Amino acid sequence: MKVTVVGAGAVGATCADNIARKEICQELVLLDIKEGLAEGKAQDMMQTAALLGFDTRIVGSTNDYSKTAGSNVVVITSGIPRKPGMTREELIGTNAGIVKTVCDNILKHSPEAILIIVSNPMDTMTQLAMQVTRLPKNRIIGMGGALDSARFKYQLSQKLGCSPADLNAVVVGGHGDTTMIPLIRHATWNSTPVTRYLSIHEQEQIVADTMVGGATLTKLIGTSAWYAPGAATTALVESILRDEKKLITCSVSLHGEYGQQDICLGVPVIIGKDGWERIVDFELNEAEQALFSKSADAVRSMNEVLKSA
Ligand SMILES: NC(=O)C1=CN([C@@H]2O[C@H](COP(=O)(O)OP(=O)(O)OC[C@H]3O[C@@H](n4cnc5c(N)ncnc54)[C@H](O)[C@@H]3O)[C@@H](O)[C@H]2O)C=CC1
Ligand SMILES: O=C([O-])CC(=O)C(=O)O
Repeated sequence: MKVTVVGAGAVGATCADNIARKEICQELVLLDIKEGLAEGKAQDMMQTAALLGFDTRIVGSTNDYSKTAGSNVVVITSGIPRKPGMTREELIGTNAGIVKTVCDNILKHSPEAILIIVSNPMDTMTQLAMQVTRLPKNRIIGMGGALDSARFKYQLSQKLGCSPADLNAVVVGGHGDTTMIPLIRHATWNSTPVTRYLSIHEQEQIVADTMVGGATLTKLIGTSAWYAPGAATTALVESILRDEKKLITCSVSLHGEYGQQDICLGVPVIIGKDGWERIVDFELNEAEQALFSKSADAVRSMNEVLKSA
């Protein structure tokens, strides 16, 4: 198996590092437009192999897409991150052009690849990837819900004083500060509803903190996060390459599911060797469905920009 990660910045390099350590593919190509960056990081990671004990072959490339040929999975992280005070949506002007160029180049050399879109604003970039590649919808996966759900579990675990691994908790909707929907009514701690252990105020605080999880880290760090984004992306790659059929929230093209048409938005999907294999219906109640529709409206209005792309 072969994986390419485009963008050797914070998220791309972290993702590549995780993938290499897990030995979920034989070859990993890291590509960046910045001269020498990907080669340097690839070499640095390869020099951890003797210490960490992995055999993944990591290759760096400065914009030479021939090295990515025959990739089974391609992760796209190229693009600018936000600075404190910015929204993800403000990145669209720069990142749309980058994601479009990258998709064109990738497909020339890996026509069978499954694409994972990370660059922000992620739901709109996923829609753009659908538009420019015209690939079957199951092969285009936007990464956001995996990360947001992990952050939701973190917030819950802090309040409950429990292990995040004992929690089931899912965030659906857009990957934006105001568009994501942490489904607290559905969240469980070893099969018991978390709402049983939390006051309404605590529940509201956890939901609010989850929604601004990315913005909070951006304010602290000065640029956006990479450890959890890299790990969440790796979980998707792993579920594809090992055909794990994990249930992970991803931004995928909806055609009637959750009441939406022709939009990429975060819903729970089964991830396996064919990409996202089916959408799971969580049976939202009226209030949750209203939030989902509102989230879709916001993402749809952002997608208007793509009409001129
Ligand atoms: N979907 C999600 O959950 C998350 C998305 N992100 C997004 O991921 C993107 C990357 O974030 P970071 O890695 O922190 O940024 P970064 O600035 O550290 O890395 C981005 C890399 O992309 C490269 N690049 C730019 N144009 C390129 C092109 N045409 N071809 C190849 N490489 C190119 C840059 O040279 C740079 O090395 C941002 O848009 C950020 O908002 C970040 C975290 C989570
Ligand atoms: O916050 C950002 O801009 C990056 C991102 O999408 C995240 O960490 O969730």
